[in-house]
Amino acid sequence: MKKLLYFLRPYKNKLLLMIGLLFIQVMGTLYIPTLTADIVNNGIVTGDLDHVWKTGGFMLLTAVVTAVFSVLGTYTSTYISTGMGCDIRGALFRRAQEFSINDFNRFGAASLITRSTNDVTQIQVAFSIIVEMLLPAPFMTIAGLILAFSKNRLLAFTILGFMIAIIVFVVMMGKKVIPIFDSLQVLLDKINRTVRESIIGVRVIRAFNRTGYEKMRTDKTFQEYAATAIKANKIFAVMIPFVMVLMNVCTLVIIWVGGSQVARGGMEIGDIMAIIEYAMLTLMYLLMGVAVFIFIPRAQICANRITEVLENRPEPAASIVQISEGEADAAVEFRNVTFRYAGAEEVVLQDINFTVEKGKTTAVIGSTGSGKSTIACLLMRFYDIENGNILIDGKDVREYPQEGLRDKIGYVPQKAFLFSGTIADNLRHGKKDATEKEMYHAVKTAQIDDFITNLEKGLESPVSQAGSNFSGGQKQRLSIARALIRKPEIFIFDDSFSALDFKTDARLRKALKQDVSESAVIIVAQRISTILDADQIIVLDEGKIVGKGTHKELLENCPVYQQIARSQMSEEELA
Ligand SMILES: Nc1ncnc2c1ncn2[C@@H]1O[C@H](COP(=O)(O)OP(=O)(O)OP(=O)(O)O)[C@@H](O)[C@H]1O
Repeated sequence: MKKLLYFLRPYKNKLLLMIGLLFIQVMGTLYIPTLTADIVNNGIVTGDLDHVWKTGGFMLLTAVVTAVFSVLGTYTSTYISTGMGCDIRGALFRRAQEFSINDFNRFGAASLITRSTNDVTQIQVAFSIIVEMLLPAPFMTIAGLILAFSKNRLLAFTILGFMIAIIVFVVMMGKKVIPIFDSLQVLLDKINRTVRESIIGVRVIRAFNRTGYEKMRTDKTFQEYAATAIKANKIFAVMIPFVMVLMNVCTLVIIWVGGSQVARGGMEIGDIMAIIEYAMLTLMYLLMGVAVFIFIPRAQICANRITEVLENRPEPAASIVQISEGEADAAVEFRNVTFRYAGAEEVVLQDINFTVEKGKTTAVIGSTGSGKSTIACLLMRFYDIENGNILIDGKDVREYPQEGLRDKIGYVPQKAFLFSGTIADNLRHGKKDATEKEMYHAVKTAQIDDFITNLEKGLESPVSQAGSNFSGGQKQRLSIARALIRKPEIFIFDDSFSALDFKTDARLRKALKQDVSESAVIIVAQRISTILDADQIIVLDEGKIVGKGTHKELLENCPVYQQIARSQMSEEELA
């Protein structure tokens, strides 16, 4: 929680102003019972109507001024808490942008969303509760007690006794409720994850008639959350009425003890009224102050979850990297690369060696799960390798600054992803100042120009969330156009032609040849027809290179390639 105090720094002056406003509000609130006692003792009891009017008017003025300061105080605290919430969310988003893919996997999308939304809201609520309930509590209770002591010591001791009883009771209840709040936050993550999955996977759920099962699964998660929340509320349901009973008993004792003192002439009647009000104020604020300690642990958990993200070390800084012996003049070189995913026992890639020349196309083929996409990810340094070097222009990727490295690469992912906005917005992800001419050129090469020109709004046509209003092939071609517009030094097409029909695939590759003639191109593919004319084909099998050469060479000397080729091509095509 302390670490989040940093976010209050810009609001230092407003914070001081708020404390000042709060102080005046507390003074005003405490002054009113003294005026009540004065009206009763010196106005009503003595029949001095003038005094009643004068003191009553002053009391009204005090109440109005207190109310105005209270409104101003609440406004200032809300201003600070919303501003702070906005700043924390911004910081979380910026930090998440620096995450490595491993970090994303570790935190999980659902948890990152909960942390940026609900957890920040909890911090904002905690801030408001602390300033509005906890800060005035010590002042209000101490000042209230002193004023009560100034009127009657015995009754003041009575109030003190009830104060201790309330503290003991609330602390006991708090011990029960805090662990429940702990689990509520974890369950919220679970709700987020389940709902997210059932929305994203809605087509699969319907296609497989799993709506009933999904409903049961989400219902179970909701019920778990509700049951836990009810458990916490049950404790509050007992706690609040019991404290009210304690407060009422306190009033009763004051009236009883004070009444007998008035009867004996040891006390004035107005003072009883003042003491009752002091008692209510002190006990109420004390209750609120203690209750805050129940909410603070929940905020503490949220604060820890937020700082965990904020303090997560960004991708490893460039380190001195030992480059093993060898020439380094290729655009891309994998040199003795071995890699395993975090926490995995088996290596995914083992001793991988190949180069990609500028102006040449290198294809990577292999059975599913053989490590093809992993090669693409490693080149962009989504993960760090265990052994070896990945060199771009002779320099290890770990020595490049993140942006500098990724500026060199135009990546088309296996799963085409579009952002909500317009087609042009999506193309501008590739190049932020792309002109209309550049955009049309890119979509033409990507073979999607006809489709776009037929749309009423052309490049300005809307794209729904994740590109859900486009077909798989259209999304793939738009992703290709987005990479092309960048004109990078290296292209990575990760199985990017799989959703295209053979004719479009062939046309696209022909058009591509001219656009990418200056770059080093890596094509990850499943279909042999896509890579027939590649300058070099790398054949992967269970994370190892088992063949390297042209289509013709591999057909002659690589059994794994022959097997793949036979499964996809006719004997005539192979001959
Ligand atoms: N994030 C990850 N964490 C752990 N293991 C992973 C991760 N991503 C992939 N793997 C594992 O690494 C291996 C290689 O995966 P990769 O995606 O590179 O295969 P691929 O050859 O591209 O497969 P496909 O052709 O089916 O796309 C697989 O066995 C996969 O289970």
